[in-house]
Formats: sequence, structure tokens, C-alpha cells
Amino acid sequence: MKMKPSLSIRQLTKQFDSNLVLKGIDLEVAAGRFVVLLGPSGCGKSTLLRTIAGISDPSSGGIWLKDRRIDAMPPEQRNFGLVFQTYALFPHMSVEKNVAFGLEMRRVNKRDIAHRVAAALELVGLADYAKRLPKQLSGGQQQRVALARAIVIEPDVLLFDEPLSNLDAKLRDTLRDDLRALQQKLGVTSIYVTHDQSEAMALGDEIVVMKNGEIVERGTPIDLYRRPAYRFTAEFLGMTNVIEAKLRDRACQLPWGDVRELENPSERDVEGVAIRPEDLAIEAVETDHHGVVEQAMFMGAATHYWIRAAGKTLRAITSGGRTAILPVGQKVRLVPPPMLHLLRAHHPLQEVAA
Ligand SMILES: Nc1ncnc2c1ncn2[C@@H]1O[C@H](COP(=O)(O)OP(=O)(O)OP(=O)(O)O)[C@@H](O)[C@H]1O
Repeated sequence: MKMKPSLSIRQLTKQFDSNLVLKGIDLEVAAGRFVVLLGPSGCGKSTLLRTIAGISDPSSGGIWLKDRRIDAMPPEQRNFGLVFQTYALFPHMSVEKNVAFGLEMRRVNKRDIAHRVAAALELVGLADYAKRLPKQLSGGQQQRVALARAIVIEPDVLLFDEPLSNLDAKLRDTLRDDLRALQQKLGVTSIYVTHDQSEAMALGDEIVVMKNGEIVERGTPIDLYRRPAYRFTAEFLGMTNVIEAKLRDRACQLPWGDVRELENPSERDVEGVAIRPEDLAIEAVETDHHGVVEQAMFMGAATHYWIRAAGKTLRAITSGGRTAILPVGQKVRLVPPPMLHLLRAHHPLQEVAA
């Protein structure tokens, strides 16, 4: 397999009129890595992806593919494969013609085109659909055609902008798993935009968390989930409870009196401790309670609780559906894990600016 290049984005900004949508993005994507840009609507993920694709020009900064600067290059010369939320297939062309289009533009010879189109359709599981028109396919199949069209050109980089969001839940999971397997097989450097945290965790070698046109932090899904530096990441990635606690040396005291050790006691500018809902056990009690069940929702594999305690609503998730569900109004004790993790309030750029 040909070695795929890395991608470097340096000090990239994008301004629409007076609106600074990207505020100096620095991002390295190592060769063959699958990096997910995750953040709430409007944080600039799509703008960043479109700038990498060359559909949108940066206001300042640069983009390098290995050591070749590409930000002034027209999109068609970048050799990037793009897959968008809307499939953007040519409606009057068959599946194979749609997939062949990029190769015809590159003046690849006919025999090679036929061979490569067949191989790409095989890879996305559509070998039997070559002669169909897009309208004769389901949404999931149309997105597979778009994927075949993106990979058939043997791209240096694959760019995805919420490609699964028009599909229903079941199809979305299947296509997500297939997409990941395909990316690993091809080893193509990939950037994927989503606002869905579970999609980001399932797909990414790394997740880059964005907020207001800036990168908050990046890391592997496990690191960001288990040890986020910032409150924003913790809340965006796992509905984490953030609790104001009194800090005492290497430990903290929770509002209901319990004392717990800290995983990262030397952290500065902290906003609270993190307790993920699945780590917060609850016990029904009659006296000495910490909180009261505000809402309970049975979800099959788990039951989700909203507990009113310490002046706020905390989330708790208990696994298994075998035990009885605690009723609304039930008094409970909260049992957090023995070791807690401190969260920082500000993200790095704010700290630099301060
Ligand atoms: N062509 C444009 N002209 C003016 N403003 C734009 C343009 N494109 C995007 N914006 C603005 O840039 C900001 C970031 O938009 P962008 O689409 O990149 O966000 P996003 O994180 O991808 O959100 P979503 O998930 O909703 O697409 C928004 O405030 C948006 O209104």
C-alpha cells in the first residue's frame, strides 16, 4: 500500500464579514489517522473541513500535505475524496457512471476505470447495483455510492461532513461500522465532522473537540472520555456531572460531605470534579439521604436517573434492567467512585489571552 501523507493546518483563520469563525486553528493529522472534529452546531467544524477541501478559502494561515503547501490549490488538484451529508450524486447517471466520473475527469484510461469502479463498488458492498440510478437506491446505498466515488480516485485524504446524519438509526450504525473498517483497510488519512459524540467515539483514532472556532482539546476517545482536561469536553462527551467541591490537598469534599481522593490534584483553574453518570451509584434510603429521584427512565440495558441533590440535578445511569426502578420522590444516597478527576474551566486560548 502506498504511504499516505500527513496533513498540517497552521494558524488557520476564517472570517465572514465581521464574524471570525475560525480563530487560528493548529492541527496535525498523522498519516493514515482517522481524526474526528466534534463540537456543537455553529462551532466552525464544517468551515474548517470546507477550507481543507478547498471549497472555501482561508482568511489567513496555511495547509500542508506532508511538505507541500496546498491552501491556494483548487479543490480538484488536491486529490481529496469528499463525502457530505447530502449524497450529491448525479441523478441521471447510473451508479457506475457516478463512481467513474472523477476518474474520467482525470483522463484515466477506460479499462482502468472499469476495473477501479468495480473494485470500489465491491468495497462498499454495491457490486450488484452498478447499473441502477440513484433514485432506485435507499439513502444508505446512495451514501455508499458517494463513498465509492470518494475512494475510487485513491485520495490522499478523505473528508467527511456528517455523512450519516440523513440516515435512520440502524442504517447509521451499520454504515458507520463499514466506513471505519474501510478506512482502516485503505489506511487513508481521514477527517470526519460530526456533532454526535457516540459517532465520534466509535470512529475516531483521535477526537478534536471544537468550540466557538477554536480547538478546546484533542485526544484518543478513551483519554478524552476518562481524563478530559476541560469541563466543556467532559459535558459534551459524556453528560458528565460537574460538581463544585472543596479542595483539600490531594482530596476533595463533596457538597453532601463525602471525601474523595483526586486523580489530578495539581490541576489549576479548576471548575469542579467530574462524576460520570455511570460511575455514580445510588442507594435507596429512608433517612440521611443526599438527594431525591426527580425522574427515572428505563432504557433497556440501563436505567437513567435524574437526582436532585446539592442544589442541582445530577445524572446517574445504572446498568441492567433486573432491579426494580426507583420511583420519583425516592430518597437516595449518592455513592461516587473512590477517585475523582478535576476539570479545568478555561480552554488554552483563553488562558493565553488572559
Ligand atoms: N458562507 C458563509 N457566510 C457567512 N457565515 C457563514 C458561512 N458559512 C458558515 N458561516 C458561519 O460560520 C459559523 C460556523 O459555521 P459551520 O457550518 O462551520 O459550523 P458547524 O460547526 O459545522 O455547525 P453545523 O454542525 O451546524 O454545520 C456559523 O456561525 C455560520 O453561521
